[in-house]
Amino acid sequence: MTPSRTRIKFCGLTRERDVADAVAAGADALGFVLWPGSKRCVDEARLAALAAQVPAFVTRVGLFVDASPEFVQRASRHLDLLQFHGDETPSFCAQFGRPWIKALRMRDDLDLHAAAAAYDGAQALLLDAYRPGVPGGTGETFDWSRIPASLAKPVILAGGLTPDNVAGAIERVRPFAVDVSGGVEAEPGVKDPGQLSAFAAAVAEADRKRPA
Ligand SMILES: O=C(O)c1ccccc1N[C@@H]1O[C@H](COP(=O)(O)O)[C@@H](O)[C@H]1O
Repeated sequence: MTPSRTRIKFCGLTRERDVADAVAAGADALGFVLWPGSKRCVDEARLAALAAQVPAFVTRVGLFVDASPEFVQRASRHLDLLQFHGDETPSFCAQFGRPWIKALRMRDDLDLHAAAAAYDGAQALLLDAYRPGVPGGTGETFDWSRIPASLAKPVILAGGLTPDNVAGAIERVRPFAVDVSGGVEAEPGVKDPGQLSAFAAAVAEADRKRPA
């Protein structure tokens, strides 16, 4: 499937004003980090308040890192899509009967075709940089040439994207969507409205230059 435009997910939202700015900038999806190890983590009450502010047709994504099934189940009341960013197995991800995506960190030995087959229930694979001991949100890029031109699952490209490098990433990878957290922040958990808009404008510009 060749999408007509690259979808945008802004991740790591913690504040009402950032949700409003991200939607105004043109977000297709908003991510809420539900892993206590992150500076961007929101608790369930914050999640409920932020999720309630998201308008129709903008997807509310919950990011989990090896969370308990009970916690995922509870949080999913406020979510449209589950993002598993730890070492969750395919059967763990599928048990909630909800749409889900699997984040894969691009370790040198990762076989993307095998992963796409293993996580065949996922709606997409999110590809992120690998840093030992850190589950994600590193602000680091990885070698995009490792992504095969054709994969059995839509690719969401993440890892160190910014308003300055996202156009090149789209040109190189042609992902279904891009996902950014640190690259549009003033500080961890605080989005910068100018960078949100600049990121969305860079994506739109890259899409305009895409060959038909
Ligand atoms: O943002 C976090 O703190 C985080 C923590 C644990 C797992 C994933 C996390 N973030 C996700 O990582 C990628 C890349 O982030 P960045 O753009 O490089 O900062 C993205 O999906 C974030 O949502």
